Amino acid sequence: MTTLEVRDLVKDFSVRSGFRHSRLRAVDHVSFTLAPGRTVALVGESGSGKSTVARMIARLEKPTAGTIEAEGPDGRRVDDRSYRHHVQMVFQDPFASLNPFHTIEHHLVRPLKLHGRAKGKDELRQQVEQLLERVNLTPGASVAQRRPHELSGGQRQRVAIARALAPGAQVVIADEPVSMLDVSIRLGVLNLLARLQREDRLAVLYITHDLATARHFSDEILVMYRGRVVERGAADDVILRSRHPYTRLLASAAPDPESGRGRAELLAGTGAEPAGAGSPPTTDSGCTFRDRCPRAMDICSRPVPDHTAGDGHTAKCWLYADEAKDACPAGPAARV
Ligand SMILES: Nc1ncnc2c1ncn2[C@@H]1O[C@H](COP(=O)(O)OP(=O)(O)OP(=O)(O)O)[C@@H](O)[C@H]1O
Repeated sequence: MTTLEVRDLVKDFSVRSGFRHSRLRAVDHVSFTLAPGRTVALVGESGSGKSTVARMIARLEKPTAGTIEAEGPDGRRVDDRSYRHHVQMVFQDPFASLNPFHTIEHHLVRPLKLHGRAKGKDELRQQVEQLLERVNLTPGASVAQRRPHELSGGQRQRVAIARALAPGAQVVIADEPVSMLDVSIRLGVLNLLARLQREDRLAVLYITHDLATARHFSDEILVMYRGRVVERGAADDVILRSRHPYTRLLASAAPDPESGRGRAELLAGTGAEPAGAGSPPTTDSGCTFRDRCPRAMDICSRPVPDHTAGDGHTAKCWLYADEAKDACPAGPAARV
């Protein structure tokens, strides 16, 4: 049943400041499985390492350590040659990912030809039209002749999705697929992705800042903070029964639909604000969130144990560990 397995993925970047080089661990031992017909969401703020994970899966970046293995519908390991059509990516910016000089047809014909999905002009044209109609761009024959600038942002993202499907992908990595689109059309594009996933039993990795859509469109959520997965589990468990203080802070920072204000604003100045891009990943073995955590204890500088909160629901946090009892006489969990 496994379609893609990511095991202990690590990515270090070498960064230069002045004459000095240092190592920045952008992704720190991340593991998960993508299965047909299921969506896993990677959530976290800017700089947490989500896109680096996506880029490694799409082979745009080489892992420092760890493995990524794909399995085809026949249960066999997908070889290097087939990997490129097995795994496809939908990028954040639909305009940057399409060439303004070429027609939509050109964008779709290329992957169809490259991966041997159709031969001859008529078959190619027919497949292009079918792909466009599947993503609700109708009439396909007319949309195929347009250029990217003649389409809206939402329509361009639908073309990008059609292009990802063209090679017959089983795995789709959607990296913030709607964050650059107008709020009013975001849901339509996400619903489209969900429908295609059901129809083709795609395995989807959905990368987002947005906890609400992560919960609605995903089966499982992994919360990343500074390169590490700090909490994971079934979508409802992670959002409604969050255990890690960072997940709770993220959830509370999500805008309140009524007031439009996030609780992050209310927390401002308490030292408990969610960390943004200003918090680079670290190789420290303690909890990476402890310098901002409102519930930090001395023990948090030690390697963090996994707390099991329920079936498949885990959080990397000292608050629930027996060893932390001394740090909090009322019992560590009482501090949550
Ligand atoms: N090519 C690179 N060279 C050096 N550092 C990099 C490189 N790419 C990413 N990083 C760093 O790795 C960390 C993780 O970045 P990444 O883009 O994966 O985060 P992200 O969670 O996807 O953020 P965003 O939501 O803003 O895209 C950041 O600190 C980033 O500055």
